[in-house]
Amino acid sequence: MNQFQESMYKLIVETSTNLPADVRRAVNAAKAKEDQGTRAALSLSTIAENIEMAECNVSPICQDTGMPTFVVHCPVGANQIQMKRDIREAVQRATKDSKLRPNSVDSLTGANSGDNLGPGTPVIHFEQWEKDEIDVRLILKGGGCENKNIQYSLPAELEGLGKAGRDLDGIRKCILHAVYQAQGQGCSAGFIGVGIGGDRTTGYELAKQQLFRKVDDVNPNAELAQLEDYILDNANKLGIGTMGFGGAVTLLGCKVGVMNRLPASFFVSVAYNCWAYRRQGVLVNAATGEIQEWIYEAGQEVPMKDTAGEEAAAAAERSGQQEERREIVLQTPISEEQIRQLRVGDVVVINGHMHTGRDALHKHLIDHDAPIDLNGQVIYHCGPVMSKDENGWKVRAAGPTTSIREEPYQGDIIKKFGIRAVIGKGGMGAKTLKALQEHGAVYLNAIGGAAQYYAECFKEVEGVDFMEFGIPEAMWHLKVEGFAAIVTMDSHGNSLHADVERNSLEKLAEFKEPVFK
Ligand SMILES: O=C(O)C[C@H](O)C(=O)O
Ligand code: SF4
Repeated sequence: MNQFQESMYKLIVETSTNLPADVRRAVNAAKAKEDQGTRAALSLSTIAENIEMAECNVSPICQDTGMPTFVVHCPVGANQIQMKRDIREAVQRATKDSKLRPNSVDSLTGANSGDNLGPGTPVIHFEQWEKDEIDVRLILKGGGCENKNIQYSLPAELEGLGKAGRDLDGIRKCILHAVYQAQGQGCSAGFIGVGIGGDRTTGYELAKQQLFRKVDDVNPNAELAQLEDYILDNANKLGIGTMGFGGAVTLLGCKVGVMNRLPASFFVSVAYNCWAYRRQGVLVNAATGEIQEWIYEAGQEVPMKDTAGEEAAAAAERSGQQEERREIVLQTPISEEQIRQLRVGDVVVINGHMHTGRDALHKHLIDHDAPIDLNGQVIYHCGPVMSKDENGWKVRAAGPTTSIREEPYQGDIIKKFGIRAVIGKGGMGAKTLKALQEHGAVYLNAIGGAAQYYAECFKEVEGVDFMEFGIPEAMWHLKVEGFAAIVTMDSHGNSLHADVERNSLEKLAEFKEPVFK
């Protein structure tokens, strides 16, 4: 088993950097369904480009490399203690090599362990089986989509859908509601795993296990196969679209499992996974620890470059079929006047400087001064993957994080420091919208998960504050060139997110009538 640790390292690197072929096919199919030139189609093109870049750079597809979760099946007699040690060392090494972001945070002190090891991380499940080889599967499910997991206890009364009973139709309603409540915040278009039954713990486990199924498999249970097809067809009618920008594709896959329950409980647990659906697996020789076989088809089998689509987009642009879109280049510091000219739907390209800030920083800034002058500046909700060598720090992966978590603070912080633009993903709420209007600021939506694509825009790391918060939470001062994002909340009270949410709730209500009797 002396090769086992190396095999685990390879598994981690492949999972983090190379999206498997079945997931790529689903993203390509979504791209083909969206009308060329729309926001959804352009976002999917960025996602596709990012997938290629990650493979080529052998760098994380998304900066949030998630909760490393290993599921190991091994023959009787295999040394689980040694395997666990090897997995932990491989995780540590992959973190050091910037293939994983340091993601293990002390829940009470906020201290980042720096190497992805800590109580509860990584997650390793062992199961014995009667085969000769070891099967190791890994899923890297990010925190933003994890926050969108949801568990229903039936019977329930669901927004838009009314009563959901303890039957297949009630389950149908829960799953549709789960997709609706995620909006674009889990980086749609997403995949969902559903667990019917169990208790609160095993129900969620079953839901997550479904995410190890192949995208194109067929559920052996005919009733569940029918439910999966129904959900996939109909969830896409909600019109939430990629990143919640509106569009024809919201869901890329739905897998449902079932287990027994207690008479008093009826849980429907839903695990939501973003498009950056990073899971791989290997069959390992139990004597040597070497990889014998990869379980999911490799990413390179399905290239993401779509020349036909790009030509069609260019043609659509020439013939004026494209959505109305203005592109405005802004140099920081930005003035109120420049901001007041922006409207929802505009594409803004930022040059100059950007400062990252997420949960720890926002909490801190509420009752402290900022370490730099933020007047006219841009805050980027981002927890990057960084590396350091003799030339200093380098940005390795830097997509946006879910902005809604900063909703309690953002409006006050914008006003207190004179910030003119906030970049993130998934949109923000009414309090921030009001502050944008009062102060003269905008919310810009970047494409979630496109961490390689945005990392290229950061030309220099000019400094860092609050390293004590850990790498993802520190305030990085970055020199930026050509960072493009879409205005989704402007300084005139408009919010694309509020519009899409309202429209999708209306559509959700169309699924109120029973389907499975
Ligand atoms: O932590 C992050 O970088 C992003 C997170 O996965 C999110 O989706 O908000
Ligand atoms: S940022 Fe988006 S793509 Fe990345 S882990 Fe979070 S939900 Fe997934």
